[in-house]
Amino acid sequence: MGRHSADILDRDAPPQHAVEATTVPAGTGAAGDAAISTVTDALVLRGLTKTFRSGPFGRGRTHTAVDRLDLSVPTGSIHAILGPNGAGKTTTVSMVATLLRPDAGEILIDGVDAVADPSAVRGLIGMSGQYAAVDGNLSGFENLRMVAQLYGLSRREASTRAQEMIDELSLTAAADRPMRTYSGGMRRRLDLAGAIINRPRLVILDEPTTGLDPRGRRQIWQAIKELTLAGTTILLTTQYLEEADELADDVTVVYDGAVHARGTPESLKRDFGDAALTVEVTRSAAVRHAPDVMTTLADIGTGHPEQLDDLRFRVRVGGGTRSVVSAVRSLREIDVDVVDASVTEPTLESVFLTLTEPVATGPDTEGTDDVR
Ligand SMILES: Nc1ncnc2c1ncn2[C@@H]1O[C@H](COP(=O)(O)OP(=O)(O)OP(=O)(O)O)[C@@H](O)[C@H]1O
Repeated sequence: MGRHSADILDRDAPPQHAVEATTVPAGTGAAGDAAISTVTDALVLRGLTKTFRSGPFGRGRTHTAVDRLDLSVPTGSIHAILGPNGAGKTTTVSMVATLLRPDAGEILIDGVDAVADPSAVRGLIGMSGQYAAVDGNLSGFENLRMVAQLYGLSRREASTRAQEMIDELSLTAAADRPMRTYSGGMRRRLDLAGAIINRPRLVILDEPTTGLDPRGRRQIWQAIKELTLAGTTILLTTQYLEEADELADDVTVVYDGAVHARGTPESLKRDFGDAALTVEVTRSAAVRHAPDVMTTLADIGTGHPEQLDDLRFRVRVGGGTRSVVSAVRSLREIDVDVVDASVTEPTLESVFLTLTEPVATGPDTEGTDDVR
């Protein structure tokens, strides 16, 4: 699978960070990628657009939830869509799952046109969130057997398939218990089992681990990784940056319905995630020179410095150890003794915050339902 640098797209009204970063004109980055995609891509989105109208009878103002989104996901890879609340993630995956009709654009799943022929692709996709609550009084096994029968398997085939799923998702010990007695993590695994029971080519996971404890989350991660070993492609939305970091081959950061940046977690961190420099100074220096320390760090860093406590100051920096050396040297020149200085590596979280800050608190649009 091709690894590439993070791209940031120059949209019509780019947020502040898009202007500062290396830009790729719209239509040559993501759209270009999509244009050269072949059928080796399990999923291709081209110019995907969805506009909602709010207010009674849909007569209110319009809101473009997904705006000309381009995306291609190579077969067998995991692609994460990240974005702040209201960025358009669920709307996007709902369109891919054929639950919502796009206003414009193309969705190709294994080369099949999902907009023109939704029923033709439904057998190719599985989506989480649909199966966990089929019937709480039935056992996990019985629930899965029922789902398999709904996919057209005979009772015998469905039993075999349900048992395979139970074993694969580590639910063997609880297989015969009523599902209402399952923990949140077990329900989520059962739901995942339901999403993959028909061996879909593309599995869509909308926030698959939200609300799970760390152990439950790790179990789901493991199950997701195993799926890709079998060649399944995963499209994932998540609010957990560490989840994207742990799982995703590629990440698309969406912002106000449009692709704002994309790349591997590593390339995004390298290109958009500033490291943080923390310096600790002596107490006398802190008392006498705190404003000068802030000014010096502002010169060295790439953001606004902050004072963490009486003695420690922090600022975002571009260059790793070089910034430590220049901080110590510059502070010494103004008679500030540094007790400790260190640089922490960028995280995907810092990338996310940097890229989505301007809209993180934007208003949401309430409105009409448009689910098929
Ligand atoms: N049925 C609908 N009618 C009107 N507006 C909608 C509808 N569904 C979504 N929206 C709006 O479209 C925008 C995108 O919503 P969406 O749920 O796709 O975002 P999201 O990125 O999944 O957010 P979250 O992380 O909060 O789930 C939001 O402004 C939302 O209010």
